[in-house]
Amino acid sequence: MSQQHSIPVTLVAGFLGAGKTTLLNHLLNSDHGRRMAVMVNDFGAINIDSQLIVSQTQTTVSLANGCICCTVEGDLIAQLSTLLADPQTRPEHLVIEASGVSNPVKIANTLRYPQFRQSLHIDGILTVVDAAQFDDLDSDMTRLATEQLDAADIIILNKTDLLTPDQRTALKSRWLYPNARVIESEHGVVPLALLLGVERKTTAEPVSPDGRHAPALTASTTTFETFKAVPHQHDSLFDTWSWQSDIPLNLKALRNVMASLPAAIYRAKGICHVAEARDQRCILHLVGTRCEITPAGPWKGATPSTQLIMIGKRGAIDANTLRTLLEACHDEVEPTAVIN
Ligand SMILES: Nc1nc2c(ncn2[C@@H]2O[C@H](COP(=O)(O)OP(=O)(O)OP(=O)(O)O)[C@@H](O)[C@H]2O)c(=O)[nH]1
Repeated sequence: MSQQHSIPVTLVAGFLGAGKTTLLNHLLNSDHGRRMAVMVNDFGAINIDSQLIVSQTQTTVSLANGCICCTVEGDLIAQLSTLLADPQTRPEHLVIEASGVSNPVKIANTLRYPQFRQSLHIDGILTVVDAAQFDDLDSDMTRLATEQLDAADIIILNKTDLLTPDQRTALKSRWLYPNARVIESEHGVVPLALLLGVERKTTAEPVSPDGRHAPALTASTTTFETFKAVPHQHDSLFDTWSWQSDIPLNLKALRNVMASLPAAIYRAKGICHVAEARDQRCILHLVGTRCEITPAGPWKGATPSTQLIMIGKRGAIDANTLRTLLEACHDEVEPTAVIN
């Protein structure tokens, strides 16, 4: 197969909660006119990101329970091979959303393994930055976020709506990434022509795969949780914990729990079964100190349940305390208020 038939791959990277899935949703809902496939990677044990993708027109592959560039690299290789094998499902463009702890250079190296060299090429690496949070990261996190930036062809300076004009000017004056184009955005709204067709040039050599696989998570009945300290150079910095429950949660109590979390829990996200809106899936996002819990339409036949993951600095997640706090949000009483 010639290079001109190889599939362009867009890598979307960026620190936890920067706005990668938001950007991906914008991209997928734009008039791209291509048969798209997307791969989304959740560092936690539950596939949350694939549930947050609002477009249904593309093939979506989920890689959970580890970092795509390390612990689930073997899954990435297997899923890529499957995607490419069938001419019926073979996409015209592939977008890979890395987890917020991944280094896009390592993913790019995987795509250069001999088995993919003729069939895939990297179109561009887009690194999304939370403009409002970047300066609040501690030194380890800043190092990781900087690795992600160093790999970028395009830097999407997102969440600029959260900055004052002075903060915007100050931030922009410090952004000197000579090899990358910097584009400001709100809610990942960037013209499609700037995201696809980047056609990066690169000469990096591949590294060896380790082929390790992560175990699948089975469904819960009432509550279920997993706790994991992941052993590799990025995620040795992080712990992740997940929790599931079929019992509806009191919204106010849940908001209070989110507001009380230590700063070293950087990210929480999930689908919530909220007592005040039992017929609706509610999406929860916590990024730093900002928490959103918003209704996102009916359950469409799915059994209502809460699925939450949290990601924090190594040692910051106290599973017993979190479990106790969340179980105290269980609400069996019929609702008296309505979510808005
Ligand atoms: N105010 C504001 N919020 C945003 C913007 N873009 C995204 N968000 C919010 O930021 C939160 C995280 O967005 P995601 O797109 O899920 O971030 P992500 O990078 O995919 O997160 P991870 O995959 O967990 O690392 C959500 O609550 C979004 O609604 C923006 O431009 N402005």
